[in-house]
Amino acid sequence: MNELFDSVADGLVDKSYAIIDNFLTTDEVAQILTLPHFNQHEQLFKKAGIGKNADLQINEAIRGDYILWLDKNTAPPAAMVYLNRLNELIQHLNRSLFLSMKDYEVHMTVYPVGTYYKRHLDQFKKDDHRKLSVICYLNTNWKEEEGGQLRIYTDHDSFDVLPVAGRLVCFRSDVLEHEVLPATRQRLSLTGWILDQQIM
Ligand SMILES: O=C(O)CCC(=O)C(=O)O
Ligand SMILES: [Fe+2]
Repeated sequence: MNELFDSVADGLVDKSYAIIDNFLTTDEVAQILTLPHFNQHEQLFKKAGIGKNADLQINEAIRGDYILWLDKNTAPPAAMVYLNRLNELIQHLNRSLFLSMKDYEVHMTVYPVGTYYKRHLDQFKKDDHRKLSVICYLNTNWKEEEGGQLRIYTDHDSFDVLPVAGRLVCFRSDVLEHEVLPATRQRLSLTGWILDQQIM
């Protein structure tokens, strides 16, 4: 695992992003997929919004995903495996890059067929505590032609990341604009942020 954590650190230093395969093993992904949550997302998940607190808006023209926040105290064991790994990653980044990240927040995410998230930056205008975006994909046998790529915009260019199971994408929330392209298949992930402040 330490090697994977090192590659996240190296990627962040070199390019402000890292793409790491097998952050979750096939088996760990399978355990998460057996949770009732994803299977009952129509009852349990909420339509994701844009902005925060009083500024929160629902706008399907911008994003069409459904989310369920994970609570660190009550998350089921299969999800806890991921939260603990994220916590280890944070400790590793703090040590190796001299960061002082304090906390993280994660939601389970479903993009129904045809939905997307238009180009955006993850940091809020009035709240800059989200420092790193971390997304882990849960889609077994995802194929290029099914779409659903995460498109990341760099200074002069852009590139696409396929949302394949076990893959972690980590990038600086304040600098990298990105978007989620529509897919022909339901797209599942764990979406989170590493924060420089403890959540109340
Ligand atoms: O699922 C992804 O690939 C990215 C999601 C995203 O950009 C977000 O939730 O802010
Ligand atoms: Fe985002």
